[in-house]
Amino acid sequence: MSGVPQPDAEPKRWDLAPESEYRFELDPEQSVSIKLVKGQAEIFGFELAEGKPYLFGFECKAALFTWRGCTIEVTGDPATDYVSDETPMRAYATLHLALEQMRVRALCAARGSPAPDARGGAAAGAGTDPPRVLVLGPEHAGKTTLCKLLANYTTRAGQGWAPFLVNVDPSEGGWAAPGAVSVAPVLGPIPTASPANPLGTAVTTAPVSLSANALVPLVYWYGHAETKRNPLLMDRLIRNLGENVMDRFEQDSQGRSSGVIVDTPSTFASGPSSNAHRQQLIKACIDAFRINMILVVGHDKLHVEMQRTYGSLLSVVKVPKSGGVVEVDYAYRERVHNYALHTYMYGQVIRPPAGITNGSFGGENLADLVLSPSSTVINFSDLNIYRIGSDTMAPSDALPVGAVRTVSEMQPVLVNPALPGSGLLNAVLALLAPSNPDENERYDEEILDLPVVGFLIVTAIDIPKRKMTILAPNRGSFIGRTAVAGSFEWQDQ
Ligand SMILES: Nc1ncnc2c1ncn2[C@@H]1O[C@H](COP(=O)(O)OP(=O)(O)OP(=O)(O)O)[C@@H](O)[C@H]1O
Repeated sequence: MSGVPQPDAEPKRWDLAPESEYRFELDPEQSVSIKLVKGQAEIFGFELAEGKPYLFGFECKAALFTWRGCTIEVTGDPATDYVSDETPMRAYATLHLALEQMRVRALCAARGSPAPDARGGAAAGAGTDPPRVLVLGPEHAGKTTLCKLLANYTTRAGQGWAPFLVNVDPSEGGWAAPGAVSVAPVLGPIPTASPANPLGTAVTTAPVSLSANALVPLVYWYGHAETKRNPLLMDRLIRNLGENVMDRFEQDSQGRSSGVIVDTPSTFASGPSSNAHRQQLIKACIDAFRINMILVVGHDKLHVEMQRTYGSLLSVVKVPKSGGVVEVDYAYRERVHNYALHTYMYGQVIRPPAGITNGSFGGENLADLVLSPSSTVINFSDLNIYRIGSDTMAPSDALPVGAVRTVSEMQPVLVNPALPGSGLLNAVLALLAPSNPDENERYDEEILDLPVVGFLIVTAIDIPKRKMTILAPNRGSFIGRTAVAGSFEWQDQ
């Protein structure tokens, strides 16, 4: 993080009573360090080690919660910070315990052993399905935070669980760039340190130095922030993610029993997108991940709607919203997209507050998280760049009556970088895995089903020489590769 030097800050001590939380919000260019001096503390389920300074930056907004009470030392001066003793953590912990019992029963059934119930006998009559949870809620309900907390508590249970965390919110991007949808098995608690990677760090962003708790996600590229822009494509990508998860479960009984947690965008819950799209995408998630529990965070009407639609098929549970969730605006989301792409290319670069020399970022050594991307000049013909559908895509039902779309929403259209209006300058491109080596297995829309192996940025286009400059996280040849552009752009500043 660059910017004006911060004045030397004296650490400030906070004594937190049991079951209270210290909430803080950072401004741009601010960073803080929090050290647990005494007691027990966690950030959205990620436990802090005593005596170790943890750094936070990039306008992070978060809360440090304690079950048993603690003393913390905060260095730096957050824009806002306060303590609250009103949290929904008991409800969240109860929910976690219920999911944990489902996991134990599922694993026992998979191994053919009797499942213990709370009283030590065999669980009579209880189902043996592991939890496959869909989290729904309006904007700023704390959906992502709840998903992370539930995943973190699961990994902390000491049973070797690795729940599959799914992110189908393309405006957030999960472990990849914004515009992506993804899934990863979570093996250890996910830290919260920057909104650039709210679900932890992926190995794809650190190809040379593997960070200790890095995740290996499977990523598909949607390319836009808004789900309403191309709901058909969203539907297909959700089903692709689901198919992969279910295939994996067939060979991995521990993973299968750990279950699935699906984080969704707020447009699934409300907002301007038409009801049909909303319902279609919720249904796609329920089918793809064989959802057996819907959690509705802080939205009575949606809870009733889900109860009516799905109540007879699966459990629909209302979950309280935390008063600490911060309402962020459009400009903040735009800045977070920039932070996410910068972090993808350059790693976690954060300047600790004055007086802190040994800070760690989510438990990782800062020096290990710095990356250096490479800039390569390539011929136009080296890389095949597509867009899915037309670039001025309006939903089919928004077209004038009688109008027919000339390019279908799902059609890959080759983009010619030589055309001045190609829109490729500064575009974020998703580099896809190679297509099927067997020509007979190929099909027209195969591009939609290929996972992403990395992201590239077009930083310059030279039309007379038919060359363009590509920024990529590491060196490599792009000859014959396929990439897909969306509506995200990024400029290295
Ligand atoms: N108890 C809390 N105290 C302080 N900040 C919090 C708390 N819970 C969540 N936050 C912060 O509030 C912001 C919004 O939370 P979150 O991203 O979980 O909401 P969401 O419902 O997923 O949002 P979206 O509308 O983007 O889908 C995040 O920056 C998160 O870290």
